[in-house]
Amino acid sequence: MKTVAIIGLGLLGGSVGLAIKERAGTIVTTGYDRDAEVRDRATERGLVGTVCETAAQAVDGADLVILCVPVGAMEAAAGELAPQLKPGAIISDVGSSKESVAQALARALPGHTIIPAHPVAGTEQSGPEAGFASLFVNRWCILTPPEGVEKEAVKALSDFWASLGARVEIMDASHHDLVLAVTSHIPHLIAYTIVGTASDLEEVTRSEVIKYSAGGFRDFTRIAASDPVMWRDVFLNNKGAVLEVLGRFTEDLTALQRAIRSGDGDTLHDLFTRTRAIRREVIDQGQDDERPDFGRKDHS
Ligand SMILES: NC(=O)C1=CN([C@@H]2O[C@H](COP(=O)(O)OP(=O)(O)OC[C@H]3O[C@@H](n4cnc5c(N)ncnc54)[C@H](O)[C@@H]3O)[C@@H](O)[C@H]2O)C=CC1
Ligand SMILES: O=C(O)C(=O)Cc1ccc(O)cc1
Repeated sequence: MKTVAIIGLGLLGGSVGLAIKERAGTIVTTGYDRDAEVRDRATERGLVGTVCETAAQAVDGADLVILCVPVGAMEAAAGELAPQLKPGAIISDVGSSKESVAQALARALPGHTIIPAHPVAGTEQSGPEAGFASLFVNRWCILTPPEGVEKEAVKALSDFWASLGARVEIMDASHHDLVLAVTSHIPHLIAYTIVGTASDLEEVTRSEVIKYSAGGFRDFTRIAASDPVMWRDVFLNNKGAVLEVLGRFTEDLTALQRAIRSGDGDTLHDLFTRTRAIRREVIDQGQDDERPDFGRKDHS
């Protein structure tokens, strides 16, 4: 991988550019964003070596093109690159959902080598100021190569993400979407809902909600501050898996409602005991941001 083009220079695109600069400095980077102000800030922050005025210029000669735009914008963004892609270039992305993105990229770039990917690393921030070089360190990056894609290309992309510090896993796109619906998409939906519910309560004022925020609610407000365009697109593009998990969640919530109403303490205690054990496993596996060696800057 000698040259990498990054399309979309927000949190993810900027972090990929900065991570390459810090950890894989021999790679030449170019970038493009459709927003001229983002391009200016990207130049000032040095997110990539050259910020180009068009997507076609950015991908000219690139070995790897990474689309770092909202999942609903992937097809249009990919369509702009088609005429200028180098033969044999690998096209990838960082989108939070994979099945619909894979279909969108295949429609926009028929006959090209497409390997969708999802670094499971991010924050509630967005835009060209938000990126940082250590975002991917010790974080999973899930590749969802379609059937028939060359093994060498998958290996090259896998090595690329490993060079940025990520741990790489290969997965089927539809399984990715189900897993991420559980671990990321539904938690975001719950956060958006509870913060919305709190702000809509008539008997409790908005200033009381802010003043008496306990830790749990504060954590929800961080997640509910995530980018509205990005998350709108995630829900619209992972509809099937999100609705399936949401159905299960709603049933479980109803069971808890029943337990509270009927004074069934055992049901509550059993669940809270099981979930406490899961938290311990998350920490033991190093997936907790609070651990001292994580090396991220504090975004909260
Ligand atoms: N924010 C997060 O924590 C994570 C986000 N992702 C995924 O990464 C992708 C990007 O997300 P962020 O970097 O957070 O968003 P962002 O909002 O920070 O950056 C997206 C950039 O894409 C640009 N853009 C939109 N349409 C474009 C087009 N057609 N051509 C060129 N540029 C275009 C926007 O102007 C914006 O600067 C999304 O698909 C998201 O699902 C993946 C992991 C974590
Ligand atoms: O900030 C958080 O808590 C996140 O969950 C970040 C995040 C957002 C979207 C992804 O696809 C992956 C990670």
